[in-house]
Amino acid sequence: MFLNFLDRIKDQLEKGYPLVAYRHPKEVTVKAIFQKDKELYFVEDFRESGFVFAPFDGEQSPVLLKKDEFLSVAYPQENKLLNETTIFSEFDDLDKDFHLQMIEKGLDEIAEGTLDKVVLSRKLEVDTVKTPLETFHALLRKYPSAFCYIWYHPSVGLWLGATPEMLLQTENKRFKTMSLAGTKLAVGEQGPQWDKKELEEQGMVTEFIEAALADKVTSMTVSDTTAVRAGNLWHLKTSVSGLIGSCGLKEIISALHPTPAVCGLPKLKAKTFILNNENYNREYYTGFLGELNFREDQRRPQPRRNQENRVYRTVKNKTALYVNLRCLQWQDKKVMIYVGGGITNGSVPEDEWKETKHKSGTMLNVLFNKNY
Ligand SMILES: C=C(O[C@H]1C=CC=C(C(=O)O)[C@@H]1O)C(=O)O
Repeated sequence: MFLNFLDRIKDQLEKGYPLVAYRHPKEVTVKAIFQKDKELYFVEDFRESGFVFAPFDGEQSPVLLKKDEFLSVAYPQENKLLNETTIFSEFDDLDKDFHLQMIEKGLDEIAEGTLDKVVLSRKLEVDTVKTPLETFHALLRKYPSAFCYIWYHPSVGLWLGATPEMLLQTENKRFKTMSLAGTKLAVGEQGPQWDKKELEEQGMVTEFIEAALADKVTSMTVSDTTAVRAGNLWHLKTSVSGLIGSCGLKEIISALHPTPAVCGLPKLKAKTFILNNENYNREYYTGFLGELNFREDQRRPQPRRNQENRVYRTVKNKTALYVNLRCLQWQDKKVMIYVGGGITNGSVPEDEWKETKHKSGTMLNVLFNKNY
């Protein structure tokens, strides 16, 4: 079954038609959406239904894949233990000096009080031996707790990823989001000891989310902060949930995106710093992607004593969007890996560099580790 499903994706890719295949965190079902024409459609007001693929720069329009054909299949679980050794690429050090200088520049802005936080990133290019579908399969196998996907449009390109970060989930008026930031390398199974630096860095994201949503929701609950594991890394996570008021998805999304987990604070100044100082275009890295306004029509018979059997109908409108992190862009035989990290007052440039290496190591493993 699963192999037939992969064959269908392969066929769509070979013919050059748009598609996305994905699995939600901790779910067994892998879903796929196939668009039947090669048009590039855009999201205009977030009332559309389909699969969104949005760039980092919120000024640019998100792409919408139309749900012309929908397939789903159970992913065969494997209990095989995977080799955790991390592969580092020799090419990964090429832009080290540039990255360290950019971090120093960010720290100067923080010291001057222009910025409180800025997320600085880089792009690494590697040649690969695996096919995109083999890589997608490796992501599914290796990251059951992440949102794993392969996305393709002939006018945009081919992207894959396994992201630990949800941007927004809604079911009718109910919403959920999260603040995810702060990174530590996993050593053994135990959660790490967090420093003040990571706690503050992640706390800024939570405060931003609370303030951004305050006038758009009628209730909001903020959870305790816990550690969550994403591959060989740990992050700090706080869940935020509640009920949306009278505003639409567009307002909620533009209040949140890009959060300080991928951009910085203040939002616009951090974004300008990123656009002016990173030596490449992030495109869809640190953008967001996922299901937009999927309607679930449920009809349940509800037998009642002394009454005829009635069919009750509930219609749910569901959206599930994720931040595009731990992602790859495929260009022929070349693959771009995108990684970044949050810079705050306590940041040590060399440590921040190592953090990006650990993040690229996660993706290099998927691309090169034969056990994956
Ligand atoms: C920007 C990235 O991570 C974000 C999400 C989690 C932890 C992060 C950090 O510790 O800096 C970043 O905010 C990335 O993985 O490329």
